[in-house]
Amino acid sequence: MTNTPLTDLGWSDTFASHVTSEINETVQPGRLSDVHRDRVLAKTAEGDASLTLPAGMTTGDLAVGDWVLADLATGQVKTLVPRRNVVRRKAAGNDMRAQLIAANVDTLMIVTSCNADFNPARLERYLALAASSDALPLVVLTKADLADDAASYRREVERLSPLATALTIDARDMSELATLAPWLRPGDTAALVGSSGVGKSTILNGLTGATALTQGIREDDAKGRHTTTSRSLRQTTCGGWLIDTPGMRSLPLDNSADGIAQVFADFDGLTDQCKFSDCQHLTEPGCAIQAAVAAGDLDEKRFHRWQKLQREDQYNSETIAEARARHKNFGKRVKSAMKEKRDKP
Ligand SMILES: Nc1nc2c(ncn2[C@@H]2O[C@H](COP(=O)(O)OP(=O)(O)OP(=O)(O)O)[C@@H](O)[C@H]2O)c(=O)[nH]1
Ligand SMILES: [Zn+2]
Repeated sequence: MTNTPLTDLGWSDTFASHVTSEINETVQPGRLSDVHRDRVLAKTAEGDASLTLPAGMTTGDLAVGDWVLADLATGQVKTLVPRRNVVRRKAAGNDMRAQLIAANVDTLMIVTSCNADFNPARLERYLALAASSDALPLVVLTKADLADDAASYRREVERLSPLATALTIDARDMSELATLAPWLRPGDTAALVGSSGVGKSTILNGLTGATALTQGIREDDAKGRHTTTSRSLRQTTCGGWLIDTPGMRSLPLDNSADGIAQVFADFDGLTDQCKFSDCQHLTEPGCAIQAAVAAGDLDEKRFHRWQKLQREDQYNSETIAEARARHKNFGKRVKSAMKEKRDKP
């Protein structure tokens, strides 16, 4: 196995500045390529290392793409290097902990196909996720070879948001995959996200030239299809790094108000012109949004999706905050009940 210089792995002065004093001959930076249930795999300047975690740290605290300081003598993670960013999504139901998708990501490659998977509302979610994670969004439209007019999909994406850049490819064609190279220079990191079956693994395999290797992380799903079951960081033949993620059925957002605002940035100028500063853009007089919809300058469906996404984000963000408060209060009540018991013989 060839060793990769740290800068090619994405290491930078910013990461180094947090931990310089702790680095020595045995304590070295490592970038997590795989996060398993009880251990992680890291890429270091010395090669690949399988690491255990110190007391108090669980794999749920770590994401593929994270930098850690690893003690190579003991084979244990010492600390997590402060992240540049982390892509996360709200966990299912009332689970308070967010699910970490990938860390230290430059580009979020939002993969969707030029067919039934294409869904503006879902794309806006992914765009908001990218914006709130401070990652550059790139919409990769696969299965262009199966569409009558692939360019129309690209134009539709670019109409969705001033943030969106899109390109269309046949993911099975190496020369078309090469159009992704500018986002994958040495040291760059991109994460592939999108629904199951849109072509994420095809892209990963094509760009890493590792068809056989990735089969290991795939297993048959209930319908007998191969599907990706875990995340991993792999080097592409362009030098940059790709993080593959399992297909997502849903992407509930929370704490993404600023990301949503960026995706719908063109609405900001309008809402400023509403007569009332707390306008809900429903039936209020002097509402600039309603006026723009009536004049045909604003897509009403897009306006409704914007409102829905905002409501959902607000609801989810509040639920988590409330759940935290409830949890804290419950802890307090238990403690005082125990104390009462102890105090009263
Ligand atoms: N015609 C055509 N087929 C494609 C293209 N991209 C992917 N496919 C096919 O679509 C199927 C699903 O592709 P995958 O790469 O496994 O999809 P995935 O997004 O990794 O799916 P999960 O692992 O379940 O998340 C495979 O049979 C691919 O060969 C494309 O651009 N054109
Ligand atoms: Zn209004």
